[in-house]
Amino acid sequence: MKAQTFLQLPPQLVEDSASNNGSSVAGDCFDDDFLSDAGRESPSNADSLAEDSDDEAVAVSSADMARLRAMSYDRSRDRRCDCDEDDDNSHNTNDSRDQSRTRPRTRQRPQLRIQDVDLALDMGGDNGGDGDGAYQPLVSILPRGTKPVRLVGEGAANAVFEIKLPPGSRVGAQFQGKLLRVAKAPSLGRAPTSSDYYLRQQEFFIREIQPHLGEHAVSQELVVLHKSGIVDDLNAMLRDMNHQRKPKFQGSFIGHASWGFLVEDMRPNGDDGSILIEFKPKWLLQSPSAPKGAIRCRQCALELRNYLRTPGSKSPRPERRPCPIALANPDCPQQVASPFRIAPQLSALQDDARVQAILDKIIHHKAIQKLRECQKSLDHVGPLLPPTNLDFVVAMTLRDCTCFALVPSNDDEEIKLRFGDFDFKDPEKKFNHWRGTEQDLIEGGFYTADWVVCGDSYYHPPSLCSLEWSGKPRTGDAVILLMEDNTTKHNKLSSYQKNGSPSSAKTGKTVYRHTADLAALHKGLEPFKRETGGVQSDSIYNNPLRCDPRRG
Ligand SMILES: O=P(O)(O)O[C@@H]1[C@@H](OP(=O)(O)O)[C@H](OP(=O)(O)O)[C@H](O)[C@H](OP(=O)(O)O)[C@H]1OP(=O)(O)O
Ligand SMILES: Nc1ncnc2c1ncn2[C@@H]1O[C@H](COP(=O)(O)OP(=O)(O)OP(=O)(O)O)[C@@H](O)[C@H]1O
Repeated sequence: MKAQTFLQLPPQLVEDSASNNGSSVAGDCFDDDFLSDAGRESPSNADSLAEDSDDEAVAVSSADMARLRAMSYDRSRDRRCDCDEDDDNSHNTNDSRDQSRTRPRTRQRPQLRIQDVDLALDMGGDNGGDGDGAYQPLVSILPRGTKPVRLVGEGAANAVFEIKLPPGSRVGAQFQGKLLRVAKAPSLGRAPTSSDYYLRQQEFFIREIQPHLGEHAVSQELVVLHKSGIVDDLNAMLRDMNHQRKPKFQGSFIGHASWGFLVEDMRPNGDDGSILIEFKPKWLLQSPSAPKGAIRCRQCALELRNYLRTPGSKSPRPERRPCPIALANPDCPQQVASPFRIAPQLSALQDDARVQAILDKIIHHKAIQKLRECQKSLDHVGPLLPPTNLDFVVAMTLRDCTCFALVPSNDDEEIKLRFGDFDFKDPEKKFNHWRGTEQDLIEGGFYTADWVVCGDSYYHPPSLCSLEWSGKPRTGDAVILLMEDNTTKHNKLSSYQKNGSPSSAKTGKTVYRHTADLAALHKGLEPFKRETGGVQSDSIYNNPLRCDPRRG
């Protein structure tokens, strides 16, 4: 199925689910009684959304109603993916995308009949729950008078708030342990965020993410904001605390919308001694389109590129960032295996065996293994070719999700590990970026570089990738990133000079030329300087597996 068309519903499902409700869909409204009744009866009952109608009623279009029913139907089917059973036999070629496969490749329980759809809706989350007993309606309704308590976090696209229901609200239990996640306004003019945006995101979550990750995904449900008046309060809060926000997010606000998401609150419970570790696992396998001679995984290559572009003291050095190939990988070389790389804020506790054991448990958690298996099974081609099916888009989403690990204070209790941030990535908007990044990494030599050379100084690339420490020593040309100063007028134009092809000409070196702030680079790379003459350093950066240009 084409990525662009994936969210359209099968026509018979729309018709059937609408006709199951007769004329009740025509009103497409629900009212305040329903708001206050939401806790007593199933708030996910789309019939209720549609039945009552008065002056105060909230409109939900019949198309949206049908989509909600279809989502409920989808969620009621236990569609677990079979990625962990995926083997190379099912993909005997890696050089073209598998266009024939239908999506998602899931193991299905016997399907519900169409007449069961209403039952699925009425039962709310009972048959779509994730097993921990949490109540998961398909749709909740935010009571009027609900207020934001604090901004929990924000990214480029969304902001997440703790909220407080009005005193005496009868639906408190339904919102317990949940945060409000809302989309930022797409433009300065603060155009409202369409209902379609929220419904599509939720459809993507239910149809494409949950079948893969199941209970490992942070639960997310739709919430109707209409009439709660909360968006203005959220924006007032953002405005009041603007100066405390990260500079890149200052001045961004929430888009007006009738919908939002309730997401499972992964924060520690304040006083119980639990802690939250948050990191992005990123690409847990090498990119399928990485060059054959790569000694660095996609993420380590990207981190290296980003650091060399802006080598200031504020830029995180790649060797301190997690190497994704080391996560959930029992064969990972011990030189790169420090679990503190997912939690640099705890690095002062390197000698603390308990903290070490906790972080070890996180990086070897079965959920990360599962994420890796899904990433593997969903993309065998990489980002150089345009996607022909949705699997690739899902793979890119799973390569950019966030891992929340909630660590209890009591070591006998389980770590609660969940993945979040599964926003749909529109391939029409993102493909050029994906392909461009991969080309940059390949053509700029970042996957393969043995040395970074600034003037007369040779530096080991400041990366600490599993691939650099495994496999045979590389033979052949030494690959060099030759850095030239971009602070002079002459070189200022680009930080990456596309040479057409790197220079090699029988020198034993393949040279890729780049520009950067050389003074900052010399400073940042000081610990990575190649030992010249005298005693060989046993520093981890004196890597015997890396190619030595003097041998070239
Ligand atoms: O390209 P990457 O791997 O750097 O990932 C981008 C992320 O950068 P990161 O390296 O995680 O800091 C980037 O994260 P930040 O905005 O830097 O926090 C976004 O998540 C981006 O996705 P989108 O444009 O929001 O859909 C991410 O883009 P894609 O995942 O769509 O490539
Ligand atoms: N379920 C949750 N529990 C606790 N904190 C959360 C939760 N979801 C998000 N956050 C916090 O809010 C921040 C921003 O959330 P989110 O990742 O949804 O924003 P985003 O705009 O989608 O991010 P990005 O820019 O990476 O796309 C997260 O980094 C995290 O700190």
